[in-house]
Amino acid sequence: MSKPGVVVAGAMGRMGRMLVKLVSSSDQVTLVGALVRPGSELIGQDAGTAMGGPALGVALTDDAVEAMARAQALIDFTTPEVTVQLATLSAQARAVHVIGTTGLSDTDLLRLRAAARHAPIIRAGNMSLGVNLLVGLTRKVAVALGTDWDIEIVESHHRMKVDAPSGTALMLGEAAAEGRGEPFGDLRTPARDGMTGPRSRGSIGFSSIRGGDVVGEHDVIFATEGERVILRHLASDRAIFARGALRAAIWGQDKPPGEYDMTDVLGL
Ligand SMILES: NC(=O)C1=CN([C@@H]2O[C@H](COP(=O)(O)OP(=O)(O)OC[C@H]3O[C@@H](n4cnc5c(N)ncnc54)[C@H](OP(=O)(O)O)[C@@H]3O)[C@@H](O)[C@H]2O)C=CC1
Ligand SMILES: O=C(O)C1=N[C@H](C(=O)O)C[C@H](O)C1
Repeated sequence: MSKPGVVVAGAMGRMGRMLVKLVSSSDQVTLVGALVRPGSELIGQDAGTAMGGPALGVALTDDAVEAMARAQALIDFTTPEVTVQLATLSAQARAVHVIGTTGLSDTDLLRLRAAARHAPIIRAGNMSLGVNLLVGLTRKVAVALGTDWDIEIVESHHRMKVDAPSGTALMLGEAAAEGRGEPFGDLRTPARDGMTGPRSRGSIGFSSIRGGDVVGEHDVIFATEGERVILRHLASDRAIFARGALRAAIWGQDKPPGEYDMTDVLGL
């Protein structure tokens, strides 16, 4: 059987470059397309040489329809607007859509749900094994510790990140709320600024730090009188996200249409 063809969207972005390298060097899939922003001056250049590496024989393009005609999977770390548009094309092509994009609105998520009626969508705010393990641990600790323990999530990222709290922080917050047996929307506290008053019992707080080239750091802090438990994940290489995304694209090949996440892919 021939190897699944993979298109990488946002191919010259921080994650896209990682993915182009990983997919093109994989012996399990073939890189068949590399999408860039419409009108980009990079269109037509080879995806490899555009990064200063060897030629890969795949030209950068903004023609998503043409690229998806050759694809069995699309790996997409772009923006919410682009991801929603690509979900329609991916569904039409019956290709697995692996989504790493964060900052999606509730309306965006409904559109993805509609697309997932036609092809598998695998989406996670963090594709790394470590964070997906941490999600399970967070749920367990939240079950074990009652509402006397305050939950705060602190995340740090590079200066170019545009959304907050991070997708990972929201995954961790949702897991903590599940552990508490409460809807996440009821426990999530907006970012603090000014005369906020004391924290409300049982709430889940978020703090976001932006600076330099931090790849991604997340702490889940459980704090009570006299002690704290801190669960931590530190990412120092974006390759962990790229490897997870490629694994998802391969895993999704024989799956029926529907919505999946990395716990499905990793069997957690
Ligand atoms: N789930 C996970 O494990 C991870 C998720 N992420 C998320 O992935 C997303 C991307 O992150 P990152 O790579 O750092 O961001 P970048 O801004 O570096 O990359 C996004 C890329 O998408 C390109 N782009 C914009 N519009 C289009 C379009 N219409 N078609 C194709 N490409 C387009 C941009 O091009 P241009 O610059 O020319 O506009 C840019 O190169 C973010 O939401 C981030 O939070 C990141 C890491 C891990
Ligand atoms: O934008 C990033 O860089 C990252 N985004 C994801 C998130 O929002 O959690 C995952 C990772 O932390 C890097």
